[in-house]
Amino acid sequence: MSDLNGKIVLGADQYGKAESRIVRIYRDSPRHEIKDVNVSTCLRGDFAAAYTDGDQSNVLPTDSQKQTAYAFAKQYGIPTIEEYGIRLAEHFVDEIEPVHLARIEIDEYLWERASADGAPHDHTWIRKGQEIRTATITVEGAGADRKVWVVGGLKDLIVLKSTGSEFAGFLVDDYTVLEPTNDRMMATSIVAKWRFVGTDADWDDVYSQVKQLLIEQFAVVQSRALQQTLFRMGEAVLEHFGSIAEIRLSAPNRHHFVHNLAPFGLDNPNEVFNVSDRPYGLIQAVVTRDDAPPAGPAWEQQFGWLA
Ligand SMILES: O=c1[nH]c(=O)c2[nH]c(=O)[nH]c2[nH]1
Repeated sequence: MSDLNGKIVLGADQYGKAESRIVRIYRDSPRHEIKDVNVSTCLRGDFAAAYTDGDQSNVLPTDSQKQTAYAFAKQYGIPTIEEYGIRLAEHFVDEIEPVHLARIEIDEYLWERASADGAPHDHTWIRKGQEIRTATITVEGAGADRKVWVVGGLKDLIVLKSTGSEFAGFLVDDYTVLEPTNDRMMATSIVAKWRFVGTDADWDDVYSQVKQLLIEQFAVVQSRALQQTLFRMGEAVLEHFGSIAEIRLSAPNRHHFVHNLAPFGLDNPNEVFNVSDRPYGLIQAVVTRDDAPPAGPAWEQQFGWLA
């Protein structure tokens, strides 16, 4: 190995405040509403001197970024996480001189109204055990050069089907012991992120329809593998929404193995399973249009950057 002796320089840098937990209650009428979010902000721009010289003159404290997130929740509310994220990202780029790019990542925890005495209750909710809604908004540049990317999404959507799934015809090598099957259990926890073409969708409506399309495809496709199911999910979303340029899907295959009940003289035709949560097959795919506009920095990871 030879020694390197080039000049040492600062590479890419970014900074922000991770995971501000904000609950916003709307209490303008007796029937309250709730938004429960986890907001991360991340800024890029003219910050090199902070790293190389310890000069903070361009550095908007991460605490101020957090305070802005709370203040905006009061002033503008959180009508949808996409709208709130766009407003926050545009604020940092427009009002904070050294900022060239702002990225806001938001997780939304969903609540459903509780019922009491046979009626929906005004100010009590039950946390939905299901998926987490996500959004990532990236804003770059000002004025006519302004670019905005909105990625909607969900994670932790856990689904299972007890038949309608196969895995056969696979490549067999010296280490292959898996038996092919034409009838198996399929279960996974879906992560999906979809990139919008523009910035003015009906965010809530798209969200619920995309979720429903994903679930429907999982249910109705006679799956030859999780890979095929993922592609069909992505295809269904892009066929339905011209306003979505691409969708990225990730699904851990939560294997369910038919348990051997032969020692007890019992048949087991796909009725009793041993659920193996580790290890799991991790299947991922990007489904896109061949005319999708450039993704720019839309998919760049925030605090997973160096992971
Ligand atoms: O849907 C599946 N895809 C795979 O690639 C795979 N590999 C495996 O062992 N089981 C499965 N199932």
